Amino acid sequence: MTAIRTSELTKRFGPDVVAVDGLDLRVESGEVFGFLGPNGAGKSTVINLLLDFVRPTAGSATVLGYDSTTEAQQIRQRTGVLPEGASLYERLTGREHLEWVARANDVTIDPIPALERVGLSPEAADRAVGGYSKGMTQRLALAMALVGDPDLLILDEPSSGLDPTGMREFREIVRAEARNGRTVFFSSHVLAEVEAVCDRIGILHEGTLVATGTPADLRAGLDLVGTLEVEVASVPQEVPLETIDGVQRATVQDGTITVSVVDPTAKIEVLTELHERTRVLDVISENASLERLFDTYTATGGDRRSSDDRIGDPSTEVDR
Ligand SMILES: Nc1ncnc2c1ncn2[C@@H]1O[C@H](COP(=O)(O)OP(=O)(O)OP(=O)(O)O)[C@@H](O)[C@H]1O
Repeated sequence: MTAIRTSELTKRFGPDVVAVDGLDLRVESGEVFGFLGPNGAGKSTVINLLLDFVRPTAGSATVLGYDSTTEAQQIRQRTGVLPEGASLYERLTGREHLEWVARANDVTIDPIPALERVGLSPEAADRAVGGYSKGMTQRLALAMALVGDPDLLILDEPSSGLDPTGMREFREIVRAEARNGRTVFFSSHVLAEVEAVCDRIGILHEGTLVATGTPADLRAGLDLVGTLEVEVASVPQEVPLETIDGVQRATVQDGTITVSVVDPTAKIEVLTELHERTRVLDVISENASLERLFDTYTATGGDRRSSDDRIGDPSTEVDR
């Protein structure tokens, strides 16, 4: 089943601002979908349209099979939302926040397991939220979004303000929720975070989706898929690395040979060639960063494709 589908979804604010521009988006049930875009790309506006907090200028959206404008009530009942910069009531405890959300949603809740599910201890349940760390506050906000076991979880910039450990733990919780069958729509402008947690990514730029696919699909849209750094005891005189299929370039510096590959299987051949000629001391293998794709698609002004990016037409999706 399709959890979210938008068709030509458009939102204008006044005569000059087109926040969402003919968006066609599809998110399948059970996937963690990363909605990635720079500030102002239109991510929050799309979320607001899905939940009927703003009305489209044109086009339509369905969420969990319900129309976003005529059946918003059903959508909200089945959707948990962690809004950007969620602010909580400093004087209320974690337990009171959850009880309040449960009452508002007309469901019953056992606060302790609900808090433990997001990594908050029973001891934290009865402390005022004003004394929570940023990480604890985000966890509580997530627990609030999960009240009523929603089918769809919408997280708008959920990791803002979290330190790297907090971000990692938060990602683990999100993945655990996805394993329980929940669809997660994860909006962020931080590529690494989306890449680490999402099954598929959609890149939004100026209200339009410019690429969608798995992180691997998006990488495959780049010519360069990875690099291999090989530290050797001595650099062999003649290494025909650039003649290996899939090798783009090989350079040597201070006993380290760096090889750019367009086909990951070429890495093994490179290592075999080197192993036959010298002693290999260390190997670092890295996938090409999606950062480059992101930068290319979201660069503002002028031709977004520089001649050496070679990733094809930005309007072409690399969805497979
Ligand atoms: N209520 C509004 N009135 C006028 N313009 C708006 C309104 N809401 C959003 N915009 C504009 O629409 C565009 C998209 O904004 P939006 O907040 O959806 O982007 P975003 O991708 O969520 O950005 P951020 O990551 O900064 O939250 C921006 O140009 C913004 O200024």
